Amino acid sequence: MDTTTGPRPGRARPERIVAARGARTDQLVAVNVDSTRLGPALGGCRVRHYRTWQDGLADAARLSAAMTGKAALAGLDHGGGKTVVALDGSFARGRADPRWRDLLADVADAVEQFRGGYVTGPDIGTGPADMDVIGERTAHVLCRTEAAGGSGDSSVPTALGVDASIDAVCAHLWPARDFSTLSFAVHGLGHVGELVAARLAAAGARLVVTDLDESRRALAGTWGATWVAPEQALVAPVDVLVPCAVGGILTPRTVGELQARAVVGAANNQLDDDATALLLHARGITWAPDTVVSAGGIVSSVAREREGATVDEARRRVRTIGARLARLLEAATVSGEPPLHEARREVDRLLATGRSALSGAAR
Ligand SMILES: NC(=O)c1ccc[n+]([C@@H]2O[C@H](COP(=O)([O-])OP(=O)(O)OC[C@H]3O[C@@H](n4cnc5c(N)ncnc54)[C@H](O)[C@@H]3O)[C@@H](O)[C@H]2O)c1
Repeated sequence: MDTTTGPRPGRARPERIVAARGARTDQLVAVNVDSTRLGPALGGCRVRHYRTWQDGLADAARLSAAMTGKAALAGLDHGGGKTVVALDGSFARGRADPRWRDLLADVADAVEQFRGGYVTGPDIGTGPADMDVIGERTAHVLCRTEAAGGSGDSSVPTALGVDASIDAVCAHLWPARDFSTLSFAVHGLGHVGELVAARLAAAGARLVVTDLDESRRALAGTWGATWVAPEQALVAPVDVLVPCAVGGILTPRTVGELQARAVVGAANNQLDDDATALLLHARGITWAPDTVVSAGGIVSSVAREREGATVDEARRRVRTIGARLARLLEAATVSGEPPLHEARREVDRLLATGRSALSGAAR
């Protein structure tokens, strides 16, 4: 493989991009390391079709920059990176293609070029079993299956981080109320959303739920929740909207129609544009930045696989997401600015100093 940009001088971001066609499969494999200022870069491996390979590179750049913020705000001694494999038309069958293992070997070779400066993991299009295959060629991989010695599926710790975040937001806005007096709309009942909704239901909250997948409707019955269409869930008259499906759901239009007082959930990249954070703020809606809320998976896998923590210790560290979010919300209240701006400032400070007041908070 060829390195398309070498290590860049100083601390410019992105620090290094390796993008080349895999030796075995001829598919474009791009690893974008945004920052190693706080430690080796973390970021999953996304495998999908893009309109053009340039779109794949742009996705890798955007996602790796977001990972820098996510790792820093989680109090981890890690930076951000991302692998994107932009499949061409010859790979129409995706993971059913007989060359799938070869594709993962191409990814492992790209990861190895960073000599530990970048650590990959699952993302859209890959899962723990794929990490086992990548792990045959490189040690710099997280979330292999538990059978292979990894920490496996990250949805459980991610949901735990969302739980801690919901607790923090509710304590911030309604210190005197418990869940039995609050209502939530959970948008998306997949791996994470189902766990989050189940806990809210068990705590006696009034629930509105939805999913594009009609087979998830039966869950609503088991919780005594109200099932609505996806677009209705976004604007339901509830206290908290919990996005656990897809990104881009917070737009000028949807924000104008929101009835919730707070938005806190796992979905990545909830804002269509950063400026939408200002619209939420202007409407008095508390938006918990998804980079903070959805970090449970990386906090847990780093704790267990890189630092040897027990499952209980990893869970304890994931729950610290609540305390970090609470501090962010407090700071935003004091400054009168959206939490997103506080989060940005914190990331900039961390990267400038290489160290954080929050550093160690995940320990
Ligand atoms: N799983 C993790 O560890 C993790 C970590 C960080 C962030 N996230 C993010 O959290 C979100 C949920 O993750 P997951 O692992 O539960 O994914 P998932 O694929 O298991 O679940 C997503 C669910 O959302 C539903 N959905 C998709 N589009 C929808 C729409 N427009 N309206 C309503 N429902 C829709 C799907 O049918 C599916 O049931 C994703 O945005 C993911 O990127 C997940």
